Amino acid sequence: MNIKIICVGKLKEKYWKQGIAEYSKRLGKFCKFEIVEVPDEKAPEKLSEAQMENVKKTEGERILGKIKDRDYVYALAILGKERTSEEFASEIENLTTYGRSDLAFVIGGSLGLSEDVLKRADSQISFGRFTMPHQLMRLVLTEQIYRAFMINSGSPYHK
Ligand SMILES: C[S@@+](CC[C@H](N)C(=O)[O-])C[C@H]1O[C@@H](n2cnc3c(N)ncnc32)[C@H](O)[C@@H]1O
Repeated sequence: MNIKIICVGKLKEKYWKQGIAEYSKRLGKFCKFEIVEVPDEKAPEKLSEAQMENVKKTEGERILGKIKDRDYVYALAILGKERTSEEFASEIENLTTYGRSDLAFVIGGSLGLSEDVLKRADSQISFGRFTMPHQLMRLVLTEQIYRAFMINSGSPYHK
């Protein structure tokens, strides 16, 4: 299985990088895992609605440029569908069974994802109604993907 997380902007702080590096290393036993970063647009405090839409659209086009036709796309969205870790794990297993072995997870930038990206997504995942920084979302998502593989392999990691 090939799994990529497409996200906006670079991770600067060491503490995010270290956490993600650890789970990426562990995931290497189960799948080909990569993180694809696209450049972010400057989003100063005072932007009009139209300017904010423009930022999302430009970032969205960069994200869409990294998605292949064969990719099954999960968009991370606060208003998306919540699931349990077990439900997520069995979803991933089912996708493999049906030959969908290329998964792309998409995390928006500071203003979120464009409509075009949400339309391209096959499914939307919410991690609850709280807004999380996109850097933290990257770490939480990487751990949950790892957890899904642990659940599917019957490992005691998931209790
Ligand atoms: C800072 S948030 C963007 C906030 C923006 N107002 C929105 O509604 O998307 C950056 C990105 O992190 C992801 N994200 C943040 N919190 C999330 C949550 N609770 N569930 C799923 N994704 C989340 C989404 O992909 C979002 O586009």
